[in-house]
Amino acid sequence: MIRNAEKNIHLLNHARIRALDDLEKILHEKEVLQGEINILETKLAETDARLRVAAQEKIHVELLEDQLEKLRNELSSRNSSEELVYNVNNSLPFSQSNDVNSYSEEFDVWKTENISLKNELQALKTQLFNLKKTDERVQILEEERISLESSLKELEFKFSASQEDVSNISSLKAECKNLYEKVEHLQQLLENATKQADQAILALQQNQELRKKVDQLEKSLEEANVYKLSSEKMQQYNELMQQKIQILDERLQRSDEEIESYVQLYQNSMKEFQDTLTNLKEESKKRLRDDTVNEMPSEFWSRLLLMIDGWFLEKKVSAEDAMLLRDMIWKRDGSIHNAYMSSKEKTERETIATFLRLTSSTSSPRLHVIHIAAEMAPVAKVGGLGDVVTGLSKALQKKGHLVEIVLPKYDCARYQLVQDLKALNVPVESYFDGRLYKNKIWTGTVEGLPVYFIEPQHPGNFFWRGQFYGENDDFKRFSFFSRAALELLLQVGKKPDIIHCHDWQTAFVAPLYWDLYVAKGLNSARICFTCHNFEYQGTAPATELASCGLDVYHLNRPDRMQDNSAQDRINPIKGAIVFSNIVTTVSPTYAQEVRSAEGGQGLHATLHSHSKKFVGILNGIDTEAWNPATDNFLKVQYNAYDIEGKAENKEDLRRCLRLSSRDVRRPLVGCITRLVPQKGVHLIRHAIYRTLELGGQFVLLGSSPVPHIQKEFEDIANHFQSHEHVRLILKYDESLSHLIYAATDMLTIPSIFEPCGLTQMIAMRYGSIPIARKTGGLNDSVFDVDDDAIPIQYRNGFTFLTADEQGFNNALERAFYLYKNNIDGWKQLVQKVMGVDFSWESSAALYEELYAKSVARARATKRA
Ligand SMILES: Nc1ncnc2c1ncn2[C@@H]1O[C@H](COP(=O)(O)OP(=O)(O)O)[C@@H](O)[C@H]1O
Repeated sequence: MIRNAEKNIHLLNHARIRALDDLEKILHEKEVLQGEINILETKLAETDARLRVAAQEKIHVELLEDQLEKLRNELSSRNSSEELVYNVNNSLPFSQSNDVNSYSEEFDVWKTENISLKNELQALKTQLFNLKKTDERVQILEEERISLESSLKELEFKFSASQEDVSNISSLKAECKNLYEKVEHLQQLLENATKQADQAILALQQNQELRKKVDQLEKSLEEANVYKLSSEKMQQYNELMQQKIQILDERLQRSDEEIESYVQLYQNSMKEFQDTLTNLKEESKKRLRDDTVNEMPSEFWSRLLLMIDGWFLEKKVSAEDAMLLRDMIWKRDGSIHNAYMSSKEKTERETIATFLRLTSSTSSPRLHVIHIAAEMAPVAKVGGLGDVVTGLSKALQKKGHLVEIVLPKYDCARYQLVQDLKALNVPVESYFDGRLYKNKIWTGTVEGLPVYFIEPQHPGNFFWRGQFYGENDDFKRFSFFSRAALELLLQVGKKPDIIHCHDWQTAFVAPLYWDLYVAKGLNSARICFTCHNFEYQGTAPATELASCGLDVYHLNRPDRMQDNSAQDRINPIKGAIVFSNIVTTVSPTYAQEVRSAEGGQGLHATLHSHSKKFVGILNGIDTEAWNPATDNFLKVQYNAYDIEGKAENKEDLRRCLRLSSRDVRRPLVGCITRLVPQKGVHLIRHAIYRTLELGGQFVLLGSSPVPHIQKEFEDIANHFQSHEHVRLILKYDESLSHLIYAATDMLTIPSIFEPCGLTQMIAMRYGSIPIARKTGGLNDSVFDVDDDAIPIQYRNGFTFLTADEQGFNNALERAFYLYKNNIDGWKQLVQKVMGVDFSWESSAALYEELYAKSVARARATKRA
């Protein structure tokens, strides 16, 4: 094995190295791809930056355009006042458009403008040249003026010198005046010429600035054009990049997925590798431990035994704990060896505490429980038994126990509710009527529970009858099944701690187990038997017991299986009470009732003599299957905090059943039951009429295995066939039952006796107030709202004691009164009952305790 393991490790190491190589390659490829993406992303960022610069340049160009516009305006205003400036305004087109696309057109215009400006400049230069010439003329004139002035002075001198020459004075004065006028005119000309020259110089300067700006504009425009071109390119490039990035992303994702799958493979193989390694380590550790434990000398174990005996005698440990510890010592249990070794330095008290921890962990072990039953909800359900098998099993499974169920393979079961149903290849042979019969074994899961279905290959076609019970050969059918179930457990090699059988149909399991199967090797179990109803005992002529291999002579005795009221009859229920380790029934009150002669159905004496192992545990309900907040059968889901949906379900059911919907507040009363005398059929019938009289509506869902009761109710159903306030549906209908629980305001359960009853609990879960007789399980779960002896928080319905019409009327009328006169009070009651915990949680814990105690007792007895 070790060599195999080493080989496996070697193989796994190879696989691991290969996986690591692959992983490295993929990681490298991923890195390269990531690098490419980084470069592309940088380029993209650069492109973005350039686009931003282009946008800024665009804004800049717009600013320049504004300035140009202003300059143009200035020039045009100047042009209007001075002839030296050309008509710039007309020759410069102006585009208001900010669109970069119009830059080239504008550029052309600006070029034209520029040329005209150049021409203007040339003209101005010519003018300047002319002005220079004028300057020269002015110079000449100045010189002339100077010479004239000097000649004037000469003349003045001559005038003063020849004052006497009066005759010439007037002509000289006139000449002088003439000369003055000429000089003034020349001065005027000179001033004008100077002004014009200044203006021309200014215009020249402005023109040069303008030129510079135009040059700048041209440059900006060119740049803008370049950017425009490049931005278009960039955009294309960008798109290309995006596509590339997308492709790369996809590739990256694919490679990520690949990596993941490789990693997964790698992890799986690593896990496998680790598991194998851990197992090997554990095994070798255990071997080492076992070796150490086994190597301990017998003196060691004897010393331990004596120590436990001492503790027991000194009353330091209980008899039960002492027995468990002794058992562990005999079995050379490693844990007790370790406990002792670890306590070497401890005080005696500490050592005892360490040892007791071992017994407490063995007193609540995980148990292997196998139910052998005739019903299991929802696949094969007739009544409460089916609900209990599923509900209890689910609750025990939730608590960590291994729970399995063995059922007959009925032709009428709902196999669509079984997951992975398949037949096993190998049949299981079981004994019946002196020979072996093959059984086809089917497996599947129901509500998450593993189930075995047994299909007998017997000519009697035991489970091909179209119904679960009620056949003439029921005794044969179920005694055959009980034996085949045990045979299955034996042949499959099961070692259950508890075999739990239910009702008379599988009560045979208890005597079969002890009388036949323990000897065959199926000997690990304790037998638990639950009687769901003592009314059905399955008695039969004693001889019939032989068919399943039981010894009639040995069992048909008053202290064994003989029926208490007929010596020639065998009573399977009595057999189960006698041969089981644990006997339970389904409520404490019923357990009490059946101990009495009135309620015991002939078995009170038997129960009395086995009272130590007999206990009543109230059933729970499967709160997952029965939950108005998630119930898919309902039109509207609702809960205790939001009960509006209940009214909608009422409305819906009325419509479906063709009942009047006129008065929303008309109370709807329901009854869901098997129509058998136990259920108080005469009170159910009375309830229909009384409800009508009180102004309510009544819905009955039920069927009867008793022909005259079925007939009686068919007549009532026909009578009310098209009545607007009464409807009777005489069949078994699971989905309709959900609708009725949700729609009704009240549910009647007027049972004469009721082992537990589930309908009152389901009704409450759906906010339908129970009107129940105080008997059996009803007495343990329905508490009258007007009963002062009950703490107010527990009051949840209307009850009556005497099983007559008056008793029933009283409860029904009080319910109607509250419903009609105290709407809020009724609503509060509805919400309160919806919150009552009827789950299996606490009841399953009681079963668990019973199982564990029984298993511990068995172990202790074995040791003794
Ligand atoms: N006609 C019917 N259609 C559907 N479900 C029914 C019908 N009659 C009874 N039931 C269901 O069977 C179960 C009855 O359980 P219980 O009250 O313990 O009565 P019993 O086991 O005596 O029949 C409930 O789940 C109830 O809803």
